[in-house]
Amino acid sequence: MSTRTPLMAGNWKMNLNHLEAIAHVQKLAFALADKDYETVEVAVLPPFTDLRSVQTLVDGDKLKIKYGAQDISAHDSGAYTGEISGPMLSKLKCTYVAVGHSERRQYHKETDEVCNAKVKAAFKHGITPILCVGEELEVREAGNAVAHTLAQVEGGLKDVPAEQAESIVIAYEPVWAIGTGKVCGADDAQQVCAAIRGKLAELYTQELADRVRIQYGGSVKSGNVAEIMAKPDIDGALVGGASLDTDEFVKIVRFTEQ
Ligand SMILES: O=C(CO)COP(=O)(O)O
Repeated sequence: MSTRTPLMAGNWKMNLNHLEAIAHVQKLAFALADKDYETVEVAVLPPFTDLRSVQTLVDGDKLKIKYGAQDISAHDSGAYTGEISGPMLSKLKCTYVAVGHSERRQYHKETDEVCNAKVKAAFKHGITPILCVGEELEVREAGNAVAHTLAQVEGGLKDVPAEQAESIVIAYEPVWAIGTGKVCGADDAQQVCAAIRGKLAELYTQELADRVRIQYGGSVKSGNVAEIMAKPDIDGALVGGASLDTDEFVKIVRFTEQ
């Protein structure tokens, strides 16, 4: 296990309305009331429509759970129907925002250039981007998983200064392991995450690379999280389906207690 504070984050995707969000976060906070949040950071990424409710709850009850959005516009304001901007998210005190999730790359054709603009928009408004990267099955089978993923890291960080890059979170999410129940072997995940750290050292410095948190995402469950988190270059998990089940997510967050 690494010395960086693990970030265990739940990406709810397009699930849970704002009332369900309130119930879910309350239950989570209650179940984690004794947790030392200095040793593990817990975050949820609800849909946009839930964020105000989650913010009110977290602020009102001084919860230690952090929250963020699943996407951000590259633009600050203007004629961009349906988009949500950095100023809007920072007004809601979002700590994090996912950028370039594979579902955005796949269904909304987000390129590395778009992801790069979104990473910059997040930093501009004081929100920490969780840059999602990872290869499709064909790419892995062709032996190009590492090269493909590193190109996404480099593209997402183009012209991002070190003062900002040092606080980015990178989520390695092999596309073939998302929502499929096929978890990437812990050794394979470690190999790519170590390569990502190597790329950060090449783009910036080793010191900076050593500070950045790299999460693994893709079919993380309570039964496999400990093995994944035991790897030296994996500093957290980005959890999809299993984060919707409060009890299961609590077990994932409590991975050190298993
Ligand atoms: O996409 C993911 C998190 O962002 C992973 O989803 P699953 O945990 O459902 O595989």
